[in-house]
Amino acid sequence: MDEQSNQRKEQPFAIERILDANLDRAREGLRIVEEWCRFGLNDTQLAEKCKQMRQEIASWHSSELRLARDTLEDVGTGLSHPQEETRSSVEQILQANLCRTQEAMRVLEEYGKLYKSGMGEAFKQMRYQVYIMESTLLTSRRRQQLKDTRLYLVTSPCEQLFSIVEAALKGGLTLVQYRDKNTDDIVRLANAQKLRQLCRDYGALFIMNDRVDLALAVDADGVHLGQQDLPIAVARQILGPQRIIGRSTTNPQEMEQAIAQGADYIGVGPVYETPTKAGKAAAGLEYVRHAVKHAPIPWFAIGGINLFNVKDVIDAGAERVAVVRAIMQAEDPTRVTQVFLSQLMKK
Ligand SMILES: Cc1ncc(COP(=O)(O)OP(=O)(O)O)c(N)n1
Ligand SMILES: Cc1nc(C(=O)O)sc1CCOP(=O)(O)O
Ligand SMILES: [Mg+2]
Repeated sequence: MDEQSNQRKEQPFAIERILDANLDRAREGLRIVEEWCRFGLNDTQLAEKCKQMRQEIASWHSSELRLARDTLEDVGTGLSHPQEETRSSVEQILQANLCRTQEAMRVLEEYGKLYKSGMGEAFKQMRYQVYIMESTLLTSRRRQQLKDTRLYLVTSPCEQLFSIVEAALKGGLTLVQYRDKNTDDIVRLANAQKLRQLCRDYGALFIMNDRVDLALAVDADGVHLGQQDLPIAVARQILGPQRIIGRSTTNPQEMEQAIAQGADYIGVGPVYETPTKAGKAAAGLEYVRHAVKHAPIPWFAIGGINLFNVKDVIDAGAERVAVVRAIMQAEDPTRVTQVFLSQLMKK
């Protein structure tokens, strides 16, 4: 048989084989997600949802479909995507497997219509449920990582921007904000893209300072907004519920407002006067003590914090700190990050 006629010839049980392969694919993808919900997030509700869906998928996997399987003849067996080998974070694994599950369900929806009444509709409904789960999962994963973060690096413009950030990530940093007030947008966009990727490679969150548009453009985990930046409600409308929104606060009233407006975290400072934010009066350790009592969301003490005074900030009650110069100007950013983290983890 020549190659052309081979391509055109419809194989026996083609529909059954498509359904068989995609039922397996959808179940496998869900299983991988389920394991993270159960052991990684300790979220029994989400884990149970995955399990229910796997059981529903299994109920469509009849012996007739299994019998149609012919692995040796399947030209797709053994094909793998190069990215499968390079996933470097749980987020990437989850996203790849949710995507794989959704694709398989879309195939089951279309070909299922030709096979059994109700199958197309059943997989359409399940696919929507997976979309909702994706949104919930991503949101809770980001929020959990934010909660677990103790040290936040806010960058300042410099030639070694990427190597410093990478060095800090190597030291265990889990949250980076790209802050660059005076660069052309075209450069800012490229830098943000590169930092975003770097953070992804190390499993860290990436936040864009000031700019909601750039946050979206580079698929940042969120944005940081000061009192003079966009209102939180407007940013939320643009960014949706999944992304993190941080707000700077300098006094109890700003803190109360930021919390009421739905900020995911707040900056609390400046604890000490700092040339990085020249002209802003220190709010002091008194304001840190106020945050301990009144901030129900994650908060970061910021402003003039370094390895010499961080103990005072911790003793005032801070569990999380944000720094610019202490890391950006450090001789050994990895080591400084490690020392900060060891101080902050003692609590
Ligand atoms: C974590 C964190 N806290 C506070 C700020 C300051 O934000 P803002 O007041 O908008 O000032 P600029 O950083 O935009 O100059 C921050 N960036 N990060
Ligand atoms: C960007 C920023 N915001 C602050 C605030 O209090 O809102 S203090 C600050 C700068 C912090 O820089 P450094 O760690 O070099 O002192
Ligand atoms: Mg700002």
